[in-house]
Amino acid sequence: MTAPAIERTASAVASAAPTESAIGIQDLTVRYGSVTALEGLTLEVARGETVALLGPSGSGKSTALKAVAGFLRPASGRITLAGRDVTYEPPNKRGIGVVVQNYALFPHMRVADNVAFGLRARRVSRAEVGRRVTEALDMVGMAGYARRYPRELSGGQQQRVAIARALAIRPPVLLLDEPLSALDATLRADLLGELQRLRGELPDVAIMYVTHDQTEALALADRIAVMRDARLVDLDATDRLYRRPPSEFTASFLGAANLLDARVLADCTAADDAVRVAVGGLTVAADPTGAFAEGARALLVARPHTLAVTEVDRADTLPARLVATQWRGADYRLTCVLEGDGEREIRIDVTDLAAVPALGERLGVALPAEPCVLVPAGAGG
Ligand SMILES: Nc1ncnc2c1ncn2[C@@H]1O[C@H](COP(=O)(O)OP(=O)(O)OP(=O)(O)O)[C@@H](O)[C@H]1O
Repeated sequence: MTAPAIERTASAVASAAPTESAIGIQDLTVRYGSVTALEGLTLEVARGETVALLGPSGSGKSTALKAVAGFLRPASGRITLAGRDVTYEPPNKRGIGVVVQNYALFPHMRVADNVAFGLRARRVSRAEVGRRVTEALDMVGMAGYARRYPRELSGGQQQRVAIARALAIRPPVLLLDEPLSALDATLRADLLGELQRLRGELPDVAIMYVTHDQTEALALADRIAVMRDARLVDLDATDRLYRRPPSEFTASFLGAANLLDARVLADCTAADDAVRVAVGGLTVAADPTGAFAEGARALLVARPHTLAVTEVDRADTLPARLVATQWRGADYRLTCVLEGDGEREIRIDVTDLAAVPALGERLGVALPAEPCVLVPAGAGG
């Protein structure tokens, strides 16, 4: 993909590690029988911060969220909310707002009663319930729907009601588990915009947002925790993780990335050291994410929109052959095969086809002027 399609809202916590922890997860392990669904997760979410748990299906994201919500009991580890240990507290004692993928509204209750449910369970006075229901429905743009039943609403509207229900108790912590994934693309984009707006209206709420959709994570999260095979693999501020992914897995999972085989030409002892690498027949500067030994195999990360097409056989470009062109509305995605070892497939995004040869023809691929990020090879992808 190109740069995130949806601009992130200004957020209370831009990139720093949390100072005041609203959610604390320490060394949390969860098992379903013999399946370890989550292994040794340690993560904090600050007041006012949004952390996205991003990862492929089955990586343990929902399990982490369910453990924080109190829906399942961990095998080991600790969960705190504002410093209070809640590891073995039942869900209704935790004061958390939870929104899941498929709305989970009570079908026999009108919208207002669905939203009031948590408040009544907490024995909030009638007048206050009325005020809070109106406030919560207002927040999600559903004020006019209080008397409808869930079946009389679209999927997007039902999900708004589910969000209102979670917000009605004014929780300090909001857990969202794939809240947009049951919706079609247009509704998903609409509701993503709504969630960005809501984030601005809830400056103190800590949000944990489970998704496998990088667009949602990039748009909403201050920090992203990348999950894989029951483990947290990378955690950083959203923009830094996108710009300088520390691993092959995160580079390819968070935004489209070309991974070009590179050989390190001289020892580099720390991240931020300048290092030169050989890529194809070229020698280029790279931006390493850690230490690399001379001669090590590594991968250069190049986003498709940072590569350019040039005439073939220019000395500073990689020779390739065009194998496919896909129009994507705003740009064209070219698929090319690099000549030489491995014949690696790479993607290049261009806005016009003037300089692009016909399918099957050769072309030159120019790397960006800025050094590309260098990650260790072989850590999976
Ligand atoms: N109730 C269950 N019983 C047994 N195994 C389960 C159960 N729920 C989840 N698992 C397993 O635990 C692992 C983690 O599942 P989890 O739902 O947390 O993943 P996820 O990253 O949220 O995936 P998805 O994006 O598909 O929801 C998977 O291997 C899954 O098959």
